[in-house]
Amino acid sequence: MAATSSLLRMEEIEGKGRGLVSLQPLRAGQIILRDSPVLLYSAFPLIKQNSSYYYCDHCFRTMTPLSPQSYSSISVLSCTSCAHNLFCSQKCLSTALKASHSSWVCQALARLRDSGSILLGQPLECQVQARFLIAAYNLAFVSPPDFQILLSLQGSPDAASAAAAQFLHPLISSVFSPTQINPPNECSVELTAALLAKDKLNAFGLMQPFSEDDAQRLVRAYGIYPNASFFNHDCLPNACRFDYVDTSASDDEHNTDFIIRMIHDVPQGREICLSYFPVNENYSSRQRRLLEDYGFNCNCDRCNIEASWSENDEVGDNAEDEEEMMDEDQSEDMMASDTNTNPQGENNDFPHSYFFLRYMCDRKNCWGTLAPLPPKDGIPSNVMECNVCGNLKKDGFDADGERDKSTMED
Ligand SMILES: C[S@@+](CC[C@H](N)C(=O)[O-])C[C@H]1O[C@@H](n2cnc3c(N)ncnc32)[C@H](O)[C@@H]1O
Repeated sequence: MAATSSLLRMEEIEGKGRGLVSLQPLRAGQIILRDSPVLLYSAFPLIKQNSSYYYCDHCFRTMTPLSPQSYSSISVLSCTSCAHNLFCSQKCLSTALKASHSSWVCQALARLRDSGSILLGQPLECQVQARFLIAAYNLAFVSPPDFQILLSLQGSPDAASAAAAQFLHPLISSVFSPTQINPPNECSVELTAALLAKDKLNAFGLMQPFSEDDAQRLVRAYGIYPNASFFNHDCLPNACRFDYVDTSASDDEHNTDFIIRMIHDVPQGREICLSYFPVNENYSSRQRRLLEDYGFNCNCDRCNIEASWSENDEVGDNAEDEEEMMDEDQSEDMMASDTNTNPQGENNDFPHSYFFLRYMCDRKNCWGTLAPLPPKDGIPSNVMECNVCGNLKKDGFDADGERDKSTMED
């Protein structure tokens, strides 16, 4: 974590394991981490179905036009041995052939795709786990230090990863061959289960491009980001992640890097947390996801308040429900009390009303989080960027956290 060592320190946080804490006051919009993946793998089935999106199998940039018939009209290159992996440039192809799409990976995936393979009849989740295991065991071969980083992340096998390993391990180990790969760690069902557990708790999803017409945006790829993996979850996060997979220059090898930016100011010594999913989800859905996917019961301030609400009181999965719950005067009153007491609303019964109004994107089907653009020459920006749709808009609140009437709609 060299790049951030003056900003963040890793600490043991009671009940959460390791976490990251601010070493100095951090400003809204400040970039506190840039991270590159040690491992990336596709979120698609082993045999890709027709899709409206095609991605480079190395950098995961969207490739258009969006149909296989039109490949010849754009610079799409395919692996020299298989027609299944496509690349957006010669640079991506040659880099992939040396690492993520080594000849062993190519042959292993081909064998898993064989028509006789029982994997093809399995649900998408299982096929994607197989992709992850191939990528992880390949990492052990092509970059042993990165494989050790993966092993050092949080996660021990639970019943689900142990069961998945029992099923997948024989398939994965059947595609090993001493001449093709010689993993430094002995490949075992226990190691396979441990890898699946690390992946489950730590993988970040790179999402498909945003569209207002698509309420169910899918993941295009998953990545293991070794430094960002130490951020714990909070249902009212103080930082959020921005990626720019499709917007960087076409041969930019860092297009799968992401940054973590502060949503609002925090003092020194504060734990910096992300939300592991969009903040609009209601209490029961958040608790279920956090338990099933990450193995913990969330005890954050927002959950502690919402735990005492009856089901009828629960904020729905969108901001309209939130606004429907409060008539306009009530909403204004709460904002006034939030802003009078604490711009982050931390001591208020409805800390999230302030958060939703200021920091949640209101574009249809977005549910992204807004953070200011990075400060320039120490001057904070009043332009907010959405980390999902990329929309830029003027902050509707002033520096003291008071609502800026000039930006309010009638
Ligand atoms: C991506 S890791 C975060 C770093 C992790 N704490 C560590 O020690 O490496 C995710 C895991 O951290 C723990 N965690 C994250 N947020 C938490 C929270 N709010 N409360 C309790 N545990 C949490 C859970 O075990 C979760 O599965």
